[in-house]
Amino acid sequence: MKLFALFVKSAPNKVFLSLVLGIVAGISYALLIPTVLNGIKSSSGTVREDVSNIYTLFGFEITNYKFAALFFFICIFILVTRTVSQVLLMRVATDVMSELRTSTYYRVMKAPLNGLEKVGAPKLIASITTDVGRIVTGARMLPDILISIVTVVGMLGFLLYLNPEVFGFLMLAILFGGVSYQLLMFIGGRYFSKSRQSIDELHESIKGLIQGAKELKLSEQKRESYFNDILLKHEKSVNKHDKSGNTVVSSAINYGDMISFFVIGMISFIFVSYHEVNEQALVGVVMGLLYITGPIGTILNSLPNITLANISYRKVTELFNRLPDENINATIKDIKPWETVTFSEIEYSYGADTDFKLGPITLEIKKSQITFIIGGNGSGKSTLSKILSLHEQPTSGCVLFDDEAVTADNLNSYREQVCAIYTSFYLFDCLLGEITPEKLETAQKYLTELGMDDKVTIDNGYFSTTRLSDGQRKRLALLVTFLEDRDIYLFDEWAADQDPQFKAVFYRQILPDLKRRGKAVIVISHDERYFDVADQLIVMENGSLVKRNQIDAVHKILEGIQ
Ligand SMILES: Nc1ncnc2c1ncn2[C@@H]1O[C@H](COP(=O)(O)OP(=O)(O)OP(=O)(O)O)[C@@H](O)[C@H]1O
Repeated sequence: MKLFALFVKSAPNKVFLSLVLGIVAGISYALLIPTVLNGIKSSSGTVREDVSNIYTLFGFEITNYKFAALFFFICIFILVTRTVSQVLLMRVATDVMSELRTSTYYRVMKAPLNGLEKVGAPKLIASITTDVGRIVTGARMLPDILISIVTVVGMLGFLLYLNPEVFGFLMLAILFGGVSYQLLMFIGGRYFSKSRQSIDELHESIKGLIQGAKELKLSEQKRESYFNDILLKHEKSVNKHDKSGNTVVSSAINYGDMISFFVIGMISFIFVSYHEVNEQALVGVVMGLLYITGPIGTILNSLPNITLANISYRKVTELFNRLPDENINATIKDIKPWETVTFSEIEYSYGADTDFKLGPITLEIKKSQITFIIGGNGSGKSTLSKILSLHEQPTSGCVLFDDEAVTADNLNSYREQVCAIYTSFYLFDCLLGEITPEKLETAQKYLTELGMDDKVTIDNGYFSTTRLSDGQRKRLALLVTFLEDRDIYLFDEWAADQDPQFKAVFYRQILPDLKRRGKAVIVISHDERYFDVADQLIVMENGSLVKRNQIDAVHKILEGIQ
């Protein structure tokens, strides 16, 4: 029902119309059999002999023309109502699918960075590609199910009219069949749940296969171990649970299909031995029962998709619950000019996942100043820098731009002040935002300054290629930040992939140039040779800031680290 609620929320009028048309189509379906039975009823024994009822149209004789016209009309009516009902809901379904995907994109965009890191890309991609599709496929079945249910109910009404005793027997058979069928479907659903769980693990291992290709290429043993013990293990698990689920569900569907025939057999051969049923009523009952096998089949065939859709719906809901909204004001407001950002008594923890704790730390970042952050692996440099770049909010303490505190209301606006290149940066293949001729001209100038003009061109705002060396890709990322022209620049080991010449250009020209232009520059670096470029040098150890601006002490600490 939750699935259907999605449709109702998206387009209530269309869904209502589709349902009404579906119900009308179902009722009309149920009328077809009584119409035929009445049409072929004859007092003289054979239908053909009833000459008074014959009408000639285009040279063809039509027996019982009134019923024939009614039958023909009902057929056309069903064709139109059913098609319109399905098309309407199918169009809503397509919109719902797109809306669901879009809301997942929004959710991802608004989620805090640590939430995204915790969930991980493979799970998100599995949800966007697998779950959303399954939800909509399941929900799309609803008009057919509805039409079929109405047809079955209508036919049951007809059977009640024909013979109440047969109807009572039929209801008992339906109850028994329904319960046993649901039991099988429940078992099938459990297999599909397990398969869906394995799909997440499979996506995670596919990520390892692609991103770890370099590591796997060099070792047969590693490759075999990864392939057989991890990747194929998950692949086989999906395969096994899907097969088991489909086997149970197929058996259930066939069993469900055959229930009607069992009932027909029992009524025709056993029930008639104990109850008075006249021949005409028995023919009507058998015809009715044969007729409802189609709609029952439709309902049964749709149920596996509904089961999968429900599993996927639960998965998406679970995922959304693990991706809380940052709850910050999305509006970008003008902010007051500022000179100093103060991080006061800030602390940060990643939650229960790790016992690492950052802070409390107090430090100032000023415009026209270069701050170096150094420290050993795992000392907390990147964690601190994510707070300095306003990607993360401290768990306690406060951040002030001069005297204005950063709050949920203005965080998004202050983020517009920052650009950062982390070690795990992403290089978009185009310049995002408005592309003006001036911007393109500036980009071309930077391309030359960064020594990339012989490698890359910018056409219509797109880089001609991003298939470059790591160092070259970082230079393009730098170009993008230059174009953004923000007030705070943060570089996380940016120079690590650069050749010695360009390293010198970065530390001796680019950083001082940014400083001259009034930018607040933060650099995470292990390049001791260039520490003299820093106006402020801070050292991290075990999540705490241990030294500040004491180059000698810093050298001692670095010796300790090395
Ligand atoms: N995404 C994360 N989830 C949970 N804990 C994390 C996460 N990232 C880092 N940590 C924890 O924070 C600690 C500090 O990590 P951080 O990346 O800040 O160190 P670093 O000084 O930048 O190290 P390196 O020089 O190796 O990049 C780690 O030891 C780890 O325990």
